[in-house]
Amino acid sequence: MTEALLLAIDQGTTSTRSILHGADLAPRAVAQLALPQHYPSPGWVEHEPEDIWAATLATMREALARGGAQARQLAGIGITNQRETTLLWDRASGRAIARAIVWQDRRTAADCAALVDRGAAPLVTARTGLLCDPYFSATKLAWLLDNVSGARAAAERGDLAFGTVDSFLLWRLTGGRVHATDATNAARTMLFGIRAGDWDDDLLRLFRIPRAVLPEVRDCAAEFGTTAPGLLDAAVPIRGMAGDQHAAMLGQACFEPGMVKSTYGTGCFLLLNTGDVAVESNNRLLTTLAWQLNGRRTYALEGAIFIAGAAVQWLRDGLRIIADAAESGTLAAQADPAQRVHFVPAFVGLGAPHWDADARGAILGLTRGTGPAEIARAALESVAFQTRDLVEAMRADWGAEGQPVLRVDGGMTASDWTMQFLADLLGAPVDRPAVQETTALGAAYLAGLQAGLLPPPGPAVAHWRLERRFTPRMARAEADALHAGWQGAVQRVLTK
Ligand SMILES: Nc1ncnc2c1ncn2[C@@H]1O[C@H](COP(=O)(O)OP(=O)(O)O)[C@@H](O)[C@H]1O
Ligand SMILES: O=P(O)(O)OC[C@H](O)CO
Repeated sequence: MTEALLLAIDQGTTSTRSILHGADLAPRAVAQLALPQHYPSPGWVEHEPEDIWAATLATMREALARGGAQARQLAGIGITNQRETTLLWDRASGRAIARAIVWQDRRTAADCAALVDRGAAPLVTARTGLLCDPYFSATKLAWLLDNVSGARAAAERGDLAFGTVDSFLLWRLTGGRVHATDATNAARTMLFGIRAGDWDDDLLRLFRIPRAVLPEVRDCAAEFGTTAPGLLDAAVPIRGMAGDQHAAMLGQACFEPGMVKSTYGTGCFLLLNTGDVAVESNNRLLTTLAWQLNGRRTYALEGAIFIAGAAVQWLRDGLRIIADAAESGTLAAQADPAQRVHFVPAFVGLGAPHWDADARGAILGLTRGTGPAEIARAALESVAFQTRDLVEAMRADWGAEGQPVLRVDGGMTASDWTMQFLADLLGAPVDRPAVQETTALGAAYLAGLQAGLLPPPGPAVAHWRLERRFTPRMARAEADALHAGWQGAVQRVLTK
C-alpha cells in the first residue's frame, strides 16, 4: 500500500504555496507563486480574488506533480491563510463582487475611530478580544456592503457570501457546496465571540452585518467537504483549516501554556499559548484563539506588527539599495557601529502595542555619514525592536517570571544577522526550527489529525526539531540603551 500524503495550502499575503507532506509531516514537494498587490489609493491594499484562486489551484497541481504523487494518495488537504482579508462573493456565480480588502488596508480607519467615539470599544474587546482597528474584517465587510452598488440589498436577500481567504478557497474547492470557516479565522473578523464560540448578534448589529452572509464556523480539524470533480484527478477531503499564525503555533509545537512563537513574513505575529484561559490584555495585545479542536478552545495572546519582511522588500523595491532580500543582512553587517539610525516602518500605521492607524514611517538619526548600510541595519533592527515591545507587553500580561524561549519562523528568519540581533536585544535564546515552513506544517498536521494519522497536540507529536539556537551575546545595558533609543523614535511618529 502506498503511503498516505497530506497537502497544505498556505495562501499568504505575498505568495501562495502548496506543500506536499508525508504522513510523518516531512515536506516532500513545494510549489509557490507570487501574489500581485494592488494599492489603488494611499493606505489601501487589495488582492484580486481570481489571482488567489488561480495560484492556489496551480500550486496544488504543481506540488503533486513535483512530488510524483496523485490526488488519490492524499489523506487530506489543510488550508491556512493570511487572516482578516475580506471577500464577498455572489453565491450563484461564485465570483467576488469586488477585490479582496487585505488585512493591511486602512480605508476604514475613520469608521473605527467613530465607533471608539461612540463608546463601542469595550463591547468589541470584551466579546472578540480584539481592539477597534481597521486591521480586522468587520469594518472592511461593512465598507463593501456600503460601497459596492446593490451589495447590501443582495446580502440581505441571502445572495452574497462573506469569507476570509480560507472560506473563499473552500467554496471554490468544493465547487460552491460548502460555506464554512474555522474558529481561528472567525476570531479575526471582530464579529465572533471568542468565549461563546459563535457569531455575536450585538456585534452584527453594531457593524450592520446581515447574518445571511456569514459562513458556518467549524473546528480546525473537521470534515470541510471534498474537492469538486475536475479540480484534481480524484476527490480529496479538506480536513484542516486555520489562520496562518494559528497554524504556525501548531507547526512550532507550541502546545503548552507559556510557549511562544513569532512568525516573520510580511508582518510579524507573536503568539503566546495561554491554555484554556482567554487572558485579557492590559497592554494592548489581542486575545485570540490558538486553535479549536473537538469543540474545545485553546487561547492565545497575540502581538501583531504590520511591517517586518515588508521593510526588507521596501529596501529592495522602494529604495533599491539591495538586489534581493538576503543582501540586507550582508549590508547591515557593514554598518558603522558608531552611527545610531532608527527606522520606524509605520507604512500602514503601527499595530501592537500602539495601535495608531494614522502613524506613518520615519528614518531618524541621519548624518552626512549615513548610507545604505546604516539604513539596512536600521530596517532589520526595527523588527527586533518591535518584537521586544511585544515581549515586554506579553510578560506584563502573562505574569510569568523570566523570558521564554522564542521559536521563530517565516521568510525573514533566513537572516542570521536579524536573528542574532533579536536574541541580543531580548536577552533570551531564539530557536529556529529545521522546518521553517511551520505554517504549512500546521495545516498539514490538522489534516493528518482529522484523518486519524497523527495524535492530538501534545508530547506524542514529534515534528519539531531545532536547526539553530541564537544565544544572546550583547551586554544587557547596551541592549536596553538601544531599545530606549528605539522607543524615543517611535514617540516621534505617534499621532495620539
Ligand atoms: N534573507 C532574508 N533576510 C531578510 N528578509 C528576508 C530574507 N528572506 C526573505 N525575507 C523577507 O521575508 C518575507 C517573506 O516571508 P514569507 O514568510 O514568505 O511571507 P508571507 O507569508 O507574508 O508572504 C519577505 O518580506 C522578505 O523580504
Ligand atoms: O501573510 P502573512 O504570513 O504575512 O500573515 C498575515 C497575517 O495572517 C495577517 O494577520
